[in-house]
Amino acid sequence: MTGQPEQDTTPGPAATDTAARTAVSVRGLWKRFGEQVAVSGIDLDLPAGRFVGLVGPNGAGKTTTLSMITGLLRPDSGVVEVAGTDVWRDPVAVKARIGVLPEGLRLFERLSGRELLTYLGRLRGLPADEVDRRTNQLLDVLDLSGAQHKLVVDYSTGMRKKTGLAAALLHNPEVLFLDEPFEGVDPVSAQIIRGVLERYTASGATVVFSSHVMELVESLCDWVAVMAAGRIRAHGPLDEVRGDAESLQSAFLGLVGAQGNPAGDRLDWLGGGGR
Ligand SMILES: Nc1ncnc2c1ncn2[C@@H]1O[C@H](COP(=O)(O)OP(=O)(O)OP(=O)(O)O)[C@@H](O)[C@H]1O
Repeated sequence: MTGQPEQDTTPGPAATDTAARTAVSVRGLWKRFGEQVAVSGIDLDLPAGRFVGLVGPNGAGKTTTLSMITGLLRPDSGVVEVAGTDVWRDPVAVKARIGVLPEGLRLFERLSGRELLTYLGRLRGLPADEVDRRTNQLLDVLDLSGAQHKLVVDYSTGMRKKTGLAAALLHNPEVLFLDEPFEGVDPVSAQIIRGVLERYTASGATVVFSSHVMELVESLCDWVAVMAAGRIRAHGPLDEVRGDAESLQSAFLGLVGAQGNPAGDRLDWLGGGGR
């Protein structure tokens, strides 16, 4: 690892409050795609039992980071531990303890929602009757029972998200990673997903999710990490990351150095009915 720039990190006091369990620990994580540095040697500790939001502008490196944390993308260097186990030394053990809803989720399109969950539950090593019990409950709670025999290929975006979430929860993981879980989801389904996740974290489990929607992160998360240009700009309890700013949105804009890129006169042809 060469040319490692110094990390511009503002750790919140939660970083020192490590008496609490740590769900995810990241040290010196790097990923380059050719010349493009996607993740620039980040360090991060995410506390267990919390609702953690990973926010950042487009191209900040959120998906790349989550993919490396969940064992989907091999880092160039660095160490990731989830629930105390090294992800890249023992990926099978870690994958048994986590649930993942990745970006661009691929599902088996020619199975029905019910068949898909049954298949994945069995693949996770759960007994058939337990898979049945959990599948029934998840389909019911996520309002998918009516569509359970429809093929996944015919599901709407929101139904696919909810099915992906059910698949990620089926084996009752300790830590759940969700890449943009609310994207393309209607408000009613979002409320349902929210309820499921709140119940899940209340039992001591951890949710880590990425989002662009600051209001959502502000209302759901008690812990936030802000990422920009491959680095962690701030992380800690929501109140501390927000600081004196009036909202997480304003704090975010300040942290990522994006006080807007006003169009000004540059789009002088736009509007006014001319061609
Ligand atoms: N497979 C890849 N090949 C080349 N470059 C990539 C690849 N994956 C990501 N990148 C680049 O790495 C950077 C970080 O991308 P990443 O998808 O992690 O950002 P993100 O924060 O998830 O963005 P968004 O919010 O738009 O989803 C971007 O510049 C992107 O173009």
